[in-house]
Amino acid sequence: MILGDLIELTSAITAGVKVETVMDQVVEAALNLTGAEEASIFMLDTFGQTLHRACSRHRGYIKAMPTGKQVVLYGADMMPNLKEPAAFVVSTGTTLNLDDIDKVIGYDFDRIREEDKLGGLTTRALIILPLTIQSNRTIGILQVINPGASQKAVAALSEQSLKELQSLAGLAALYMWNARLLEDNTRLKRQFDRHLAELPKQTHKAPPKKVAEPQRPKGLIGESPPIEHAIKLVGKAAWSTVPILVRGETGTGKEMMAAFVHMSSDRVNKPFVVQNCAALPEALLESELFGHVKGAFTGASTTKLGLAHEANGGTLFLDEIGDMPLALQAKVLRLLQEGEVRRVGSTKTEKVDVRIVGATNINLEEKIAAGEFRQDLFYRLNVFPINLPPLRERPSDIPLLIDFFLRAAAEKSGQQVPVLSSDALDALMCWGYPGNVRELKNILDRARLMAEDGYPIELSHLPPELAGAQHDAGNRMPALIPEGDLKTIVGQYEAMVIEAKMRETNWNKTNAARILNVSRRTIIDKLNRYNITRPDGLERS
Ligand SMILES: Nc1ncnc2c1ncn2[C@@H]1O[C@H](COP(=O)(O)OP(=O)(O)OP(=O)(O)O)[C@@H](O)[C@H]1O
Repeated sequence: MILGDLIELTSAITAGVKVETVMDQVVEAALNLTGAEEASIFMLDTFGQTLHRACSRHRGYIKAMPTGKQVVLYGADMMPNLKEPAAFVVSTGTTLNLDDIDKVIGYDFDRIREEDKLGGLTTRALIILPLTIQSNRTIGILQVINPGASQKAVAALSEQSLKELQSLAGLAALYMWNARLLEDNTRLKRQFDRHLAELPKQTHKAPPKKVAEPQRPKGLIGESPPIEHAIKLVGKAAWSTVPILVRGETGTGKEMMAAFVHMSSDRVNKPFVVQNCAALPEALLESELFGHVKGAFTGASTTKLGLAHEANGGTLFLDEIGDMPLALQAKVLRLLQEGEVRRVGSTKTEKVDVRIVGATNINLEEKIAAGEFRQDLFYRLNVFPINLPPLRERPSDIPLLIDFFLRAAAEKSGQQVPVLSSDALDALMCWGYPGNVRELKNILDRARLMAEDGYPIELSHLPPELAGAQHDAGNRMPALIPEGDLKTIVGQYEAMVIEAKMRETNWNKTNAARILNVSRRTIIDKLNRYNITRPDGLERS
């Protein structure tokens, strides 16, 4: 039964079907396995707060499809609602197997009874299993109502059938997760091909002039709403000389956005000059920005042009402008308002034509309140603010960035583009990135070096703080859906299931054989066939 369902599921996935179809097959398999009246999958929302019914199947005589409400997992006190059976399963990660809910106390079955009314059903026996992927992360539940009812007698599920159902739930979680990753992967591939197709056009294109929708540079990655919005804003402002203030945490791409402003403007053939205002002491910064005359200070042996002169006709990017000393802020304001600069040690003012783009990762409003930033300069700069949210607030950009950085590095080094194992990808998706895109790039650069050429990047190649809890490989998933024919793929899953059960039983072959309902000889054969060994090299009974 399990193998037949497994093969069907695998065929569905390798045929590239959608997650929904996989779910449908999983609930069908659950009905077949248990002879139940109804089987459903509920999935957790992104924030892990509610469960929603993603798929349901019923025996023919059920009148209507119960839709039911969302299952809220937490109470007003933010504590898990352990009386709600589904919430209990999600919170504890354990299976709930109730013979007759009328005789059970301690749970609140209101939701089940409401669904009964909708579906014309009377729930007696109820089984809820967590759908768990690696590191015991629960992504949803499988709910089975009234096992045995197809034989006209609701019956508690035998221990053996329950184990099979648990195996099915384990595989279901794995399949659904993999199907989702596969969908993501296909989407990423499409995006990458699109980027590639655009590449030659971009390099040979004439510089854009006064465009409303600027052609984004190939290295500016992200399709999340805030990035799309920022790109639109650049399109609106780039062609004018209005100053722009880019705000965001460190590593969110502020300099990149400033360069994009320059490239999208009609100043593109003039210089784009960058100065970090926090990097130099006040006197040096002033001379760097505005130049000096000979003898202006000790060591000023010649007259020197400042960056404002160098940027003439182009764009001057003032990074970390919030850290600029107050006295210099007045000079920047003059440059902004009058287009004038005065070199250190000179009494003459000179006209320059520069477009200012500032960037800051600190709260300028607080700096103003503390008397450390000029309000008038802020108002001048803040005419056109562009906010870049931290990476953790735009997780949909993470896979795009991963794909981009890995491909770009591979292109540069002439090596193969490495594949990421699912748990490595999962860890990368879950990390909070205090250093934002720069941190992600550094993590991948390091991981590429750690992984051998041609081999996937694994969780162990990521910094320990990301890998942390996920280091226990008991529930490891294989990298996406493997290539190959059905027999090979099923073999890989079989190897994974056997390895997981061996770990679960502390490498006791007899116990693993009992759980999987096969002979001990079969386990030994498969361990040999798939070359599965205990990590510490020891043997067990
Ligand atoms: N959207 C993006 N697409 C591709 N690469 C990005 C993106 N955003 C940032 N990066 C990369 O991340 C790194 C940091 O970006 P950048 O220097 O522009 O950030 P920043 O916000 O100016 O940082 P800081 O505040 O520390 O100066 C760079 O290597 C940059 O190429």
